[in-house]
Order: sequence, then structure tokens, then C-alpha cells
Amino acid sequence: MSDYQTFTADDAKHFALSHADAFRDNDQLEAEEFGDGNLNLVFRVKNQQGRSLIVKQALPYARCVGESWPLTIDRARIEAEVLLRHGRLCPEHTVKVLHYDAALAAILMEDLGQLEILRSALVAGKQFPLLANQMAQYLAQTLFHTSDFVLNGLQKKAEVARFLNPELCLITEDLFFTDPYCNHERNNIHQAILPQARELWHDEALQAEVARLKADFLSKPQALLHGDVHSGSIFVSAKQCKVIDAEFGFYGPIGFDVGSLLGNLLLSYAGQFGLQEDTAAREQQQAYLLEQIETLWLNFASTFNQLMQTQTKESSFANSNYQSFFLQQVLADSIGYAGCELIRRTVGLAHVADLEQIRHEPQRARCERFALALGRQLIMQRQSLSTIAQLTTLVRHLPLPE
Ligand SMILES: Nc1ncnc2c1ncn2[C@@H]1O[C@H](COP(=O)(O)OP(=O)(O)O)[C@@H](O)[C@H]1O
Ligand SMILES: CSC[C@H]1O[C@H](OP(=O)(O)O)[C@H](O)[C@@H]1O
Repeated sequence: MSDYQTFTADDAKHFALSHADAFRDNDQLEAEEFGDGNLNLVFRVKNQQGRSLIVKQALPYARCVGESWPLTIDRARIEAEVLLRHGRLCPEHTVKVLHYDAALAAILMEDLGQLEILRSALVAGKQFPLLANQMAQYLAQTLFHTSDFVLNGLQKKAEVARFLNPELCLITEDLFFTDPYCNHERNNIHQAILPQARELWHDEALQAEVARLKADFLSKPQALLHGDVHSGSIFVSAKQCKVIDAEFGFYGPIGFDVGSLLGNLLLSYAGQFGLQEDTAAREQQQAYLLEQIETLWLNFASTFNQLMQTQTKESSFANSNYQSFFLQQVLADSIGYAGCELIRRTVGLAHVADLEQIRHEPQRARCERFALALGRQLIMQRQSLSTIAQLTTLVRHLPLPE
């Protein structure tokens, strides 16, 4: 990393000017760093006509912790290459990457500032009727076309090697599958739910199922995942939906991407009990979220099924019984990973605004207990929930704990 230097706002301007057709040499550019994520610097660079682009740079450590947590800057390569690959497969729902510089670990990309971050919008009680359909297309297109249904063995292994991403995968392995199930110093547990967190540390039946999900995460390279499809990584409007932030990308189980999104919609569902005081408005928002969850899975499965039937290149996988079995297992995996996301966002290192923004602490604790109870049920029952309607029925009937 000899040429690497951490960008100032002036460096970000210079980088944008050197690589963007949108800017001219005599443009008076302005730049500000406004990143709010856990890991990187994000600058908005703007000219006097209001034209703007985003410069994202990987720091050699995790931003949320500091230099005591060193982290490879190769994550910028992974992010750029996954976004470029996914952008070719699903341009309408992937942020456009304009340039990537390996030495500086910096990416120039389109500014999506005219859209909203999904998580903030859901916390504000907003609804996006097209969201589930759009994300189903993104997930089905990117995951199918990078899977063994399309790539031959030689291509696939070269791809797996290119996207190994060991350091970022290790973060997920720890934060999703290890920390919440033991008394780990990285955990962030609100005092009021300490008894429920402790139960996780002694629940051997749950730990066995989480171990199975972790083993699959480590050893099931089904497709090139985004790797962190949470609602802070999705920009939305009434018409548009675009995914950013693919630095956790690698070849892993398809259900991990689908399940991460399901888990985030369920975190929003859980948070509504504490964010929305008006019962009718709360029930209406929760009904919207469950309807989006059903649409997401049904449209994902139907598009993936159509792609398997019409575009499978490997003859062994053209068998329709195998294809049904495959999708059924993706559903079970997705439900399990959704459960892990619910639990790790409630007691692990990285929390979410859906729960954190509940101001009334006792009510927040009830929502957190709901998220933990739901997460556990999803992990334990994932093989017997054979339709998405069974999952939404389970959610609807789960009582809000005291
Ligand atoms: N292409 C973009 N357009 C507009 N804002 C962006 C874009 N990419 C990132 N951001 C802003 O920067 C924030 C952090 O970006 P993110 O990629 O999530 O960083 P990190 O990898 O550190 O989590 C986002 O929440 C969003 O506000
Ligand atoms: C120390 S990384 C914690 C957490 O942050 C990542 O999300 P983001 O980069 O979008 O803020 C990822 O979910 C990690 O698990």
C-alpha cells in the first residue's frame, strides 16, 4: 500500500476531477465527508452547477472502532468488482461505479442522494410498494447468473478465488454466528435485556443450529453474494431502488443475501411496536412489511425458477426435481440467516436505528425481546417453515413480550 494515503476533502476533489467526465478542469468543486457507515470514508464532490459524485475510500482500519482494528484496504477492490459484476447483471438496481483505484483503495460512483436510505425511511414509517419486487429482481439476477447453474467448474473456481475476501468474511463469521451466543466483549447489550441475552449463551439447541448455518456460510459457495444486504445499504424512492456497499461480497450461500434482507424487514417490524404509538398506523405499517416479505420471496423464487428452467447451462442441474429441492433449501437457509440477523443486530456489536431510535427504554426492551424470540424461532423452525406464508403467520402470532 505504498501509494496509499487517507483522503482529505481536497484529495477527494482531485480524485473525482481526474476520473469523472462530469467535471471540467475549471469547475469550482466542493467536497465534504459525510459517511455514517461502520468502515469507510464517503465524500460528496459537487460542482457549481450542482452536479455531484461520490468518492468512497477504504481506511486501513474499521472506522467505527479506530486504528486498534486494522482491516485490509483490499475490501475496496471487492466492493468495486462486486458492484461492477452485479451492475452488469442488474443495472437498474445496482449503484453505478465509474472508476476504481487499487492503490488508493478508492471508488468513484454515482450520487444517489436524490433517493432515501431504506432504513431511515422505514423508521419514519414510509412505504415503498415496488421495493420487494425490485429487490427480488436484484437478488434473483445477481445470484442466479453467478451460480453453478450458469458458470462451469473452471469459471466458478476462478471466481471463488477472486472473491475470497477472508478478512471481511471473518467479521461476519464472528459478529453473526459467534459473539451473540457467548459473553463476548464486542457485544453491546442493553441492561434491560441482559437475562434474554444470557439465555442465548446457554441455549445449546439454538447454538447447534447456528453452528450449521455458520458451517454453510463457510463452505457453500453457491453464488457471488453482496454479503451485507441490510436496509442501510439500499437507496429507495417511490420508483427506484439501488443497492450500494458490497465490500462483504464473496461466494457464499444464496440464502445469506435473501435472509439478510428478510431479517432487516423483520427488524423494522419489531421496531414498529416502539416507534409508532398509534395502533392503527403501527398495524398498517407492519402489514405492509409482511406483505413485502411475502412478495420478496415469491417474486425471487418465481424469477429464479424461470431462470433455472430457461438459462441453466450445466445439464445435471436442468432436472426440475433438483431445481425445486434447491429453491426449498434456499428458503430454509434464508429464514435461518434472517433469524441470525435479528439476533446479532439486537445484542451484537452493530445495532440498527429500527430499535435504537425507540426513545422509551422499557418499550425498546420489549421490542428487542421480540426480535430475539423471533430470531430464535426462525433459526429453530427454518426447515419446517416450507412456505413464506407460514413465516408471516408465525410473525403475526408471536406475542410482544413484557
Ligand atoms: N452512492 C452513494 N450516493 C449517495 N450517498 C452514498 C452513496 N454511497 C454511500 N453513501 C452515503 O454514505 C453512507 C455510508 O456508505 P456505506 O457504503 O454504507 O459505507 P460503509 O462501507 O462505511 O458502511 C451511506 O449511509 C450514505 O449516506
Ligand atoms: C465492524 S463492521 C460491523 C458491521 O458493519 C457493516 O455494515 P456497514 O458497513 O454497512 O455499516 C456490517 O454489517 C458489519 O457486520
